[in-house]
Amino acid sequence: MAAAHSLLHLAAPKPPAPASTHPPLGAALLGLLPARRPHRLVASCSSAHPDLAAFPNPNGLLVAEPADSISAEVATETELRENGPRSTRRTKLVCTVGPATCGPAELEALAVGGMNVARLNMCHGDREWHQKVIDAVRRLNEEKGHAIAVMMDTEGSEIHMGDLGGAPAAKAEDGEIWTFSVRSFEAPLPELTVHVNYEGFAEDVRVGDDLLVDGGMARFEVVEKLGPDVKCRCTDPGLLLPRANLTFWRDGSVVREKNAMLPTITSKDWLDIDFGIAEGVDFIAVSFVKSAEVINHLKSYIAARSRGSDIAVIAKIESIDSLTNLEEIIRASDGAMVARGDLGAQIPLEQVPSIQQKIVKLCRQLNKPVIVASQLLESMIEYPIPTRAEVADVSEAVHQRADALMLSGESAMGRYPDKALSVLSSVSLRIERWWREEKHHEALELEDVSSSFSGKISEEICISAAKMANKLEVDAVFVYTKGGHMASLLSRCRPDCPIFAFTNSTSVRRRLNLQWGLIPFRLTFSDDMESNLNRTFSLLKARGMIKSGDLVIALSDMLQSIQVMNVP
Ligand SMILES: Nc1ncnc2c1ncn2[C@@H]1O[C@H](COP(=O)(O)OP(=O)(O)OP(=O)(O)O)[C@@H](O)[C@H]1O
Ligand SMILES: CC(=O)C(=O)O
Ligand SMILES: [K+]
Ligand SMILES: [Mg+2]
Repeated sequence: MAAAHSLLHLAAPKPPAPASTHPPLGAALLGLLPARRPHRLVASCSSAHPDLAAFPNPNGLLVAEPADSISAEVATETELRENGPRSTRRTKLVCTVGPATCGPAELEALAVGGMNVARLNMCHGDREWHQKVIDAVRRLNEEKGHAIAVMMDTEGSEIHMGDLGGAPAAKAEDGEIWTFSVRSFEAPLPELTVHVNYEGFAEDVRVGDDLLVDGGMARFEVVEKLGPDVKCRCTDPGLLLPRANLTFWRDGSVVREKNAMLPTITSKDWLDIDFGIAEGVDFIAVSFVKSAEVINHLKSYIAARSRGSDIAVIAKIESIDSLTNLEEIIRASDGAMVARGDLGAQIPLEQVPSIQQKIVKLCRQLNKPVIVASQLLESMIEYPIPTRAEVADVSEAVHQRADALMLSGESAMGRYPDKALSVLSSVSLRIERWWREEKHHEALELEDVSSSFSGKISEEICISAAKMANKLEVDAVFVYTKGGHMASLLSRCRPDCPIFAFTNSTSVRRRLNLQWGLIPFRLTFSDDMESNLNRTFSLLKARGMIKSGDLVIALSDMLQSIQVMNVP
């Protein structure tokens, strides 16, 4: 029996506008409605296998589905059934797919291990390769009941070396004189020579500058400039990998001369982006963002080209310029990534942790999902267990309540992709639980993010609902959301219990996969909350994802209300 403990209701006359817009605010009134009568269960459960419930099309557009069905991600469904809502993992996991994980079996192992988002790095592989991976992810979603989102990560145009004429690596020894040249060479390259992709390189560097490969994997000192060639002496021996990143340093900081003018999105990137739009990827992560302008430009480009489906744009924070314009970049984007790999090559390493913390906090304030990326478990490229320091690093990111953690080389080309994913998963679970047990509710005061009054109401409702959820120790917060905004406002509050986000769009559902604490479900729902709740309870109960007596708080972005009830 449904016992509606209370119904705090912010009601308004039914708006004439589509249900996704908020009611006219002048008319909003706050009232306490009488307790509801017990629900009569009107929805019967679908006997369909979870697979049959989902009919996503490549663009994520809404397609007809059986009236009484709900699509839940199969790995999460198992977790819910076995351990209950409160022990589900809240931190989301992104895996870079590469040669080690592009096969169907390897990809499925990541899906089963809890990968929420598959990342494709456009620096590597050709479009045909990426196409195959996208198809494989789609198949897992359609045939195996997963809901993995796809993130395309652009190449961008920072300074890097060429591909070493096909050699897998080259060793630079102490004292050797190497030539870094902007000339193009026919393979094989002359000895001790590397090509540099940036035309202005020889002009910008000065004798005495330090040249760092991959942020310090090898180091050189510029000794002589000869037209297009720059002669450098190796001062820290190391391995040069194809296309390794190059930075040059003068008086303790990275030099940015004309390279500051390199385009953030190159012509190759635009072709990749067209490909991503055509494939209906869920996220585009933009490398080496320098300003909000490029994000706005890309967003209007996407809006003009991808009718119906919505691709979220993630700003990668990995350059000095992105730090200078941090807030406006994050405001313009749909999320951010702390790309510590390149960031650590552009600023002194000891500054990376505080900057990570600052970005995570800022994203939370601005209600944008944030991913902490690079070298989280670097040693697991080679070894089956992480170092203690790596576990501490992962713990810290979880502790900061970042939305997501990302694997790079560990899953792209490492020897133990599944083990690395399972370390991220188990460390997240442990730290999240510890945080809840110790009742470390942060004193973090969330600033207003909404500019409209209606938005402010949604925000306050979410903040109140999250507080109530913590105090009453509810099992889950349910949110019925068309575009996902109300779900993300709830996620921002980082409540103790998971947030079941019901949406009728497959693309919104996949996008919500990146956000902390959200368990996205695809469900066709109406404006009638009572019937939505009855149906949901019945469908989830039939699949063992909730049980009678569970305490639930329900919200919706159509009706700005908070309801507290036991599952009948
Ligand atoms: N699609 C791919 N094909 C081949 N190798 C890949 C692919 N994706 C990743 N890798 C390998 O995995 C490594 C780590 O992946 P990651 O995406 O972090 O690349 P990166 O070049 O280090 O980072 P970024 O370009 O994002 O700064 C790469 O250096 C590359 O060797
Ligand atoms: C992920 C990425 O691009 C970096 O860490 O540099
Ligand atoms: K990239
Ligand atoms: Mg990078």
